[in-house]
Parts: sequence; structure tokens; C-alpha cells
Amino acid sequence: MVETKAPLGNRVQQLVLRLHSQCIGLQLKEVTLRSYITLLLRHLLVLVKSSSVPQRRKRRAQILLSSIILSSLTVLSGVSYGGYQIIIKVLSMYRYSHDRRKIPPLRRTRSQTQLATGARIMYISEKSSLDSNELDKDHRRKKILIPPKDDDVYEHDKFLFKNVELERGKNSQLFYSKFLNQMNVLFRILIPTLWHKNSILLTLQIGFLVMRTWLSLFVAKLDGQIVKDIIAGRGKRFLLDLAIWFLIAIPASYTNSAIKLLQRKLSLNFRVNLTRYIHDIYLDKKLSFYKLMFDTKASSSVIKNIDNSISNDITRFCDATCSVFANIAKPVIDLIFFSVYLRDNLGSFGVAGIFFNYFVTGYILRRYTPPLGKLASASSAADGDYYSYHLNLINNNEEVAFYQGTPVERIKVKELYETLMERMLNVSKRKFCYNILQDYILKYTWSGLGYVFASIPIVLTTISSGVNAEQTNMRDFIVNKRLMLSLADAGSRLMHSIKDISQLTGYTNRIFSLLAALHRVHSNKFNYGAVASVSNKQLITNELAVKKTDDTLKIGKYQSQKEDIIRGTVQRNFNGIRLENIDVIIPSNQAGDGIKLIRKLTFQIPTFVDPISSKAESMLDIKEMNDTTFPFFQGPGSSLLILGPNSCGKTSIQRIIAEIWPIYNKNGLLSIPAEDNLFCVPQKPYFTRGGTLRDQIIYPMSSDEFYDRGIKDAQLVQIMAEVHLDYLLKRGTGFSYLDNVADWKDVLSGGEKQRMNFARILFHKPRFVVLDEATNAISADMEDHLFNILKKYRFNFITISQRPALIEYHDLLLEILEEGGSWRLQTLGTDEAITSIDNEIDSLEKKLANVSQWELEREKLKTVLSVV
Ligand SMILES: Nc1ncnc2c1ncn2[C@@H]1O[C@H](COP(=O)(O)OP(=O)(O)OP(=O)(O)O)[C@@H](O)[C@H]1O
Repeated sequence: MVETKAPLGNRVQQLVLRLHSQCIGLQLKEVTLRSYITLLLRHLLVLVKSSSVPQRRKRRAQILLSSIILSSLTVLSGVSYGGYQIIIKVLSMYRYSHDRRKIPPLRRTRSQTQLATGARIMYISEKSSLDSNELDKDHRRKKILIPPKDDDVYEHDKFLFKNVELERGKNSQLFYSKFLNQMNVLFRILIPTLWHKNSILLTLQIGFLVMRTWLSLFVAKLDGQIVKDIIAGRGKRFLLDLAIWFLIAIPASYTNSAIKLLQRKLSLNFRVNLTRYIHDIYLDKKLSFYKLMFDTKASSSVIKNIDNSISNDITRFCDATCSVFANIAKPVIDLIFFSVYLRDNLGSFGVAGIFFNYFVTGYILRRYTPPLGKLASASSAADGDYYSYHLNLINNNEEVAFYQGTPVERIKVKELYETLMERMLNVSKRKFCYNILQDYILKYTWSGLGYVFASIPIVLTTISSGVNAEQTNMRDFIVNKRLMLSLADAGSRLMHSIKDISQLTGYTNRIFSLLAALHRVHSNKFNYGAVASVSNKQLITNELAVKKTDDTLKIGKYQSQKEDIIRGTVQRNFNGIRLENIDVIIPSNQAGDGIKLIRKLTFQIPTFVDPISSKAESMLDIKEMNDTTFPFFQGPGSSLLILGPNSCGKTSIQRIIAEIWPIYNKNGLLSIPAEDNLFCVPQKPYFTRGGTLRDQIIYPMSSDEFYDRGIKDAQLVQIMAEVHLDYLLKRGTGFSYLDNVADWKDVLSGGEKQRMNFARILFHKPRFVVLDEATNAISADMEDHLFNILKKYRFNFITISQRPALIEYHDLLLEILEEGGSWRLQTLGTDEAITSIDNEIDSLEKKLANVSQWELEREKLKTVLSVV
């Protein structure tokens, strides 16, 4: 008889039906897909809850149910995220086309807005400059909210940093670790509050790590089960387990990717927090970026190459922190889970053996770990040196080219490069032997021992029962082996993280030093790197006596003594500039005992200041500002010329007025106008990089503020004409040259740069101006014109120069004399001044009268020498 074979579809259907009835006892007949899912879930729930069902079937139902739930959750979250993205995209496309119909595209878009709370909204272009569609680029802007700076946080943190730096907790804490203390302080910046999004991300990451471990455990068991199914030839069970395998693969792969994404996101968020924190403290009114050069640690590579520290070290620190966290948290969770499970399989003795092995090998590895933290720090410092030398070369390329300095520069660059290579290679060399030891122990010894431990229970049961249950043994062995390998992997990752921690210590130390230095400099009591000075010897001797009795008191006293070194007084909002009894001293670690350039300097402009008017002076109102046809200020403007030989301390007077140098002597008093009313022009003109010509004229005003105040380009054109720079504007049509972006430092000539400074003065209209050698590259007639402008608009100005020719533009003359920091102040135009200048002319004429006599003497000497 010929047996007719059922069609393939029917056979598959039969198989599926039998699979359900035999494996989970579900009888399926004529069901639709929708009813099938409800039926299956309900049946599985009944099986899980019921107590009369055989244990094996119940267990199987549990596994199946959890894999279905997990996979559905994964798919659901993926689908909802995708849906959300599509909706956002459609909405933005709709809004874009809608807006375009209504509003014509604007040429200029604001880059930021300041809110009433002090927060700032920035609009950052999301597209790269490579994208061709300009219009599209304008519309694709990401809005970023930057919270306002909270000064209280910085004040509070200042003490935390100081305490850790001085290691104040060393005596009071039982267990003291510099690294952990540093990390503790830094973590307050990385995760400021418990409900900060970073702590949520961290919790999520831990959640995913736990899930991953649970899934690995699950997969290990399933693996063993599948092998058992194959060996026993149970086809249906095998198919069911395989289905579970594919189901569980969905959340498993999702979890792995989620962990990686969360780690990266967390690292970037940490970086954002740290960088914003540093920006706020580095670039504010206290001018930390300038004062850093006077800090006690100014010569350390962290501060010397602060650009590298802020950009690269922070990235490395954040990456290292997140990877160390993942590298520690992951294996620790694995170790806990796996060891609990393995304890059931291998017994306490087995697990104890495994952990003993871990501790011994961990100790060996720890002992032979090279000082990777220090090595990483040294390599990072060399990296910074090399980078900043190149930067310096770019900034001064023209000067180097004129000097023909290429060979010297090449040697220096090569030297720095070789140092960098040497240090990088040193890290790899030191890692080489360690890696050999690590691989031998972690990869091979641990797996070898893993086989031993996994086989012990099987051997023992076989010997005791005398029966070799191959299938069960095989399953147990596979599960145990897989777990052992995972455990070994977890352990090895934990051991690897010893190396990572060591590296992280180096980065943490660098970032901590950077922030500690910034806090020191940012403090109101910054002491400009002063250390206990000679004049304070007495104090120190007293302190040494105190030291024996009370150490804490000593530190406090020592600190306050260091901080009270700057004793001068500054009075602000004064309607003039006045220096009284000020010793001009170069800031150094010797503080008040440092090099004294000028002694007890005293002068004031204007010579008479109405005390009542000193409080209410502020910027002119906008209407007045835009009107350049009238003198800006009431009353006559006053002016002072500071003359003196090179390096006598003229610029240093400007530094004191700008408050970037301290006043050390107690009776020194500096009175200065409000910030808006003082404008200091430095000797070396400064131009912002990558800015427009407009940005250069209005500096230090931002272009956003320029437009916000409703100032027009026409005013700039008028100012440029006043300083005879309007020919520059003719290089473009209309006012378009104002929008020209260039490297203005290189484009403008020396004289143009100095005239640009005068344009800035005319634009900002400060009541008081300090000019340092501001016209030494300008022709005499142009110089005359510029000083006349200052007089015409009645500015009060102080000019620092070496040229007595400028006397005619000033009311007062301050001469710094060569001998011992003395000076002479005189009113120009008065009888006294005229006589003093006449006296000087007389003495020069007397000297000139001797010239013919000296020439005769020279001739005589020459003839004598030729005879000899
Ligand atoms: N940051 C600093 N660290 C150490 N010494 C400094 C620092 N700044 C200036 N000096 C020194 O202070 C002295 C006075 O400098 P300053 O710039 O005031 O001179 P100057 O009178 O303006 O000279 P010049 O006419 O050449 O510009 C110089 O000897 C200079 O080397």
C-alpha cells in the first residue's frame, strides 16, 4: 500500500499544534492570530499560578512568559521611539513650509538670547558647514538652554577643593584616599542633585546592567538545555527552546546596545557639566584666565597647557570615569549573580575556591601594575606641549618667517614630538610585560581552573551514584562552564579595571588640580602666588610654636596670613581715576617684598572731582550715543601723559588701574570709575578670531547686543570716517564689508590696528580711557588728528608713552624717573612746567655746546693712537 504524504503546510500545522499540547498542554483548534495570543498568554498565566501543574511544565511556562514579555517590551519601546521621531520630523517639516510661506527668510539669525533669570538660550546650527543648502541650514538650529551661573555653588565648592587639596580630612578619616576624596568633590559637578538627569541615566544604566546579567544567566541555562535536547533527540523540546532563544535574543541585544549608548551619553553629559563649570569660573569678571599665570602652580603642565586640559583632559577624564564605572559595575553585578547561582551547582566550597583564586591573582596583578596614572598624565602633558607649540607657531607665523626662524622652530617641534612619542611608547612598553602576565592569568589560568571547578560536581556525583547520566551531566557542564567563563570574564574585567582605575587616578588628579587652581585664582582673596615672605618670618616662627600644640589652627593661621598679603583698597564708581600712595610691585611669590617698580605713586584725573557726582555716572543714553555731532561729555576732558624709560613700570600702572595686578601696600588706594566708563587700550592690539569687521569695531560688545540695542551700521561708518579708516569699507559694496570675516590680526596693518582702537573708543564712548603706546605706529599728522578727536569729544584720558612729543595733547605729565622707582607729577602749561621744560632744554643746550670741544679731543686721541 502506498502511503500518501500530507502536504507540507498541514505537516507544519500538525507539528505546531503538537508542540503546544505536549510542551505546555495547550490544545489549539481553529484559532485566529489575535485569539491565539490571548489564549497563549492566559494559558501560560494559569500554568504559572497553578500549584497542581508539574514543576517542569510550570518552569517552562515561566521562562516562556518572561521571554515573551521582555521581547514585547523591547519591540514596543523601539516602535514608540521610532514613531515619536517620525511625528517630530513631520511636525518640523510642516512648520518649516508653513513659516516659509509667511515670513521671508532673514539674512541674520540671533545666536543667543539672555533670559530675565540670567539663563541663556543658544541656537547652534545642527548641520555641518559641508551641507550645501544655506536656507535649510538657517532653519535647522538646535536650541540649547544654559542655566545661569550660581555664585553660591562656586563659593561653596571653593572650600571643598581647598579642604581636599590641603588633605584636611587625613587625620579625621579612618580610611583616607586622595583619589576618592577628589572624585567625591568632582562628582558634585558631574551629578549636582539626586534628581539630575545624569543620576537618572546612571540608574538606568545600573538597571540595564542587572538585566544584562540576568539575561546572561538565562541564556546560559537555555544553552545547556538546548544541548541536552539535541543529545537526547527531543525535536519538539528543541524547537520550543530555540523559539525562546530567538525571543530572548531581542532584549539581550537591545540591552547591550543600550548599555553602550547610555555610557556614551553619560560621558558626554559629564563633559558638558564640567566644561560649563570651568567656562563659568575661567571666563568671568574676575579674569581668572589672566591671573592664572600668577598662581603657585602656574608652571605645572595642567595650567601651562590649559587649552589642552580643558579640551582633551576633560574628555579623557569623562570617558575614563564612565568606562571604569561600567567596567566595575558590570563585573560586580555579574559576580554576585553568577556566584549565587554557581553556589547551588558547585557548592560553597567551589565558589570559595573560585574567589580565593580571584583574590590571589588580583593581588599578583595589583603588585605588578605599572604606575599607569602617572604615565598617562605625563603622556597627556607632552601631548599638550606639542599641541600648544604648534598653536604658538600658527599665531606668530609672520614673525617667525621674517626672522627666518624655521630651523630653530623645527628643532623645537621635533624635540617636543620625540618627547611625546617617547612617553607614549613608554606607556606601551610598561604595559607589555603586564599584559603578558594578565593574559596568562586571566585568559588561561582562570579558564583552566574553570574546567576543574565545573567538572568537580559531575565527577563527584558519578563516583557516588555509579551512574553516568550523560545528558544531565552534559547540560550541567555546559551551564556551569558558560557561567564559569562569564564569571572569569567578569573577574578579568574587574582586574582590567585595576589598570583603568590607575589611569583614571592620573586624569582625576589633573582635572582636580585644574579646578583647584581655578578656584584659587577666582577667589576674592587670591594672593597672586604668594608664599610666606621674609617680612613674615616672625609670624612663621610663632606658627611653628603653635604647630606642636594645634595643627589645624596652624593651617588656618597660615592660610589667612597668606591671603591677607594684598592690603590695598579699591574704590569703585569714582568719577575719575585716582591712585594714592600705590607701590607698583611685580606680583610674585614674594608678594609685597617683590620687585618694586614705582614707589608711593599718587595722581588723579580730573584734578578736581565733585564727590557727589561720583556715584551716579553711567553710560549715556542711546539717543545721545548715536549722535556723534556733539561732544559726548560735559565739562572739559582731562588728560595725563605718563612718560618714562623702558621697563620702568608704565604699563604696570595700567594693569593696576584695570585691577589685574594687586595693590600690596596697606595705605595704597585706587579709585576707579564704573566698569562701563573705563576703557583700557593695550599695547598689543587684539582682534577676535573669525569675526566680522563689525565685530572688531564694536569689541568688546557682542554682535547680538549690537543689534539688540538697535545700533545701526551707519554709525560705524561715521566712526570709521572719523578715524580715516572708511577706505576699508569701500572694499565691499554698500556696508557689506562690515560683514566680511577674516583674520583681522593679519589683514590690518600696524597703523590700521591702532586706528581701530580709536574707532572702538568712539563707539563705546567711555568717559575714561587709558592708552598704552596706542599711536606709536601712526604717522605724526594722524596722531595729531586722533588726539584732537579725544579732546573734541572731551574724553578723560591717560596716555602711556616714551615720546615727549605727546606733551602738547595733555594737561598733566607724570614722569617715571630711572632711579629707584621715583616719579614727578607736573601740570603742563603752568609756569612751573614751562620752567621745568626750559631747564631741560637749557641743560641739553649746555651739553651740545661741549660737542665741538669733545670732537677736538677725539681727533687728538686718534692721532696719538695712529703714532703708536
Ligand atoms: N607678568 C610678569 N611677570 C614678571 N615680570 C613682569 C610681568 N609683567 C611685567 N613684568 C616686568 O615688569 C617690568 C615693567 O613692565 P612694564 O610692562 O610695566 O614696562 P613699561 O614701562 O611699560 O615698558 P615699555 O616702555 O617697554 O613698554 C618689566 O621689567 C617687565 O619685565
